[in-house]
Amino acid sequence: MMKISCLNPIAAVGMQLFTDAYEKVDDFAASDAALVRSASVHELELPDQLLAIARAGAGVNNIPLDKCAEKGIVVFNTPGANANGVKEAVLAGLFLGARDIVGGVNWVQTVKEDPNVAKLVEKGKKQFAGTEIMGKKIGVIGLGAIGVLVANACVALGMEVYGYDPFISVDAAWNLSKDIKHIANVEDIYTNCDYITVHVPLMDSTKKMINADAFAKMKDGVIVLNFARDLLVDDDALEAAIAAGKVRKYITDFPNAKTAQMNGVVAIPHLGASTEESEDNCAVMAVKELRDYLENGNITHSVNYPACDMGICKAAGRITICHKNIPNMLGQLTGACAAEGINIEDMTNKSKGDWAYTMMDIGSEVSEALVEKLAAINGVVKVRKVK
Ligand SMILES: NC(=O)C1=CN([C@@H]2O[C@H](COP(=O)(O)OP(=O)(O)OC[C@H]3O[C@@H](n4cnc5c(N)ncnc54)[C@H](O)[C@@H]3O)[C@@H](O)[C@H]2O)C=CC1
Ligand SMILES: O=C(O)CCC(=O)C(=O)O
Repeated sequence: MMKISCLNPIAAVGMQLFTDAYEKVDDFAASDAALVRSASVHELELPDQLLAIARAGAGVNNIPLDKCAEKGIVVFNTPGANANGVKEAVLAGLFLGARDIVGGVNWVQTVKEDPNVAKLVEKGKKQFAGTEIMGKKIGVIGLGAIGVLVANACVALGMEVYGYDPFISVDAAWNLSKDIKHIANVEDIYTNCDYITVHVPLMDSTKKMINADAFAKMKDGVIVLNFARDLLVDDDALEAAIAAGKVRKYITDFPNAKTAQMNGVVAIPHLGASTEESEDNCAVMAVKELRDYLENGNITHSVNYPACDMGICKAAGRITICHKNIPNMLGQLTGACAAEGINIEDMTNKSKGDWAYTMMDIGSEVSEALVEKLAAINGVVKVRKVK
């Protein structure tokens, strides 16, 4: 029986997809596969028997991807499954930026006991007034699942939308409204836009991408939205930009010890994907990915191993191998089968960066001897008898 652990609560509609062949356990160290949302896996010891981790969500900066790859642990995420939830939160952020709704709501609480509250409201409201978003320019940095939805929604709201993504996928490009201005140099967003919203993954290359240089190029009074990750923004530079009046407001779904205390910051407690719909979508997609991997060896939406799919095995046996993407691996894998007198009926080999994955359907049962021979090949990190 496969043991599944959850490092965060995962929506029931997903967990119910596990059959009786699975057992839910509390102990990550005892699990064959794990589900996670935002909990950090970096500090955890990765158990030897762990086959896969599924992130019910998009961002995988909470998971040590390279360490997992080295142990043959396939890490999945659920692309797009929470994108609409985040888009709607970003739209809320946009409106919270345009007028001081948060300040106004808090102020009403301070005068609510006054019998003249209605009159006080009419007198005091001007301090919370703002601007409309229609006709304003917004720059969307990162046009993936979320960025595309945000950009298109902003077009529908009557905004002038600038989009920047040097690595945009063909699918995302197809889905983008033709009214979005394609920006090749992010500086054109900094210099032109009244609103800037960031939707890129947190990676070494994107850490602190919104820094003092970027702020210096921005228009005075710009509103910056960050519903991606806090570390994309240099907090010290942000503080200086707010103090100088360069940034009118910073709307973030990722408050930290510094930004939570800053004036001019609207801090939302990471609610982007906290909707029933997003939680359900992510859980269902994550569990389906895990089951297909555990039961058939197929990989869909992995972030550290290549996609690889041979459907359901109809041969006598199926064996899968996680290995380094280095020369002569295939020769050695097929050679090991030949040495055992095994006929390979079908096979697929795919690579992604430094790592590769091979699936072999064979004409006889997978023997212990074959597993051992394959596992002994230099560069092989995990061999699994799937059938
Ligand atoms: N607030 C929340 O609850 C949530 C936050 N997120 C965050 O949003 C991020 C984006 O999510 P998705 O759109 O679903 O991911 P995605 O993978 O579909 O899109 C990310 C896009 O960023 C682009 N990109 C990468 N580096 C870039 C750069 N230097 N400049 C411009 N574009 C760049 C990629 O080409 C890709 O198109 C996630 O990585 C996560 O950190 C995601 C879901 C929920
Ligand atoms: O599970 C969550 O609420 C976190 C969502 C998120 O940040 C992501 O999917 O990257």
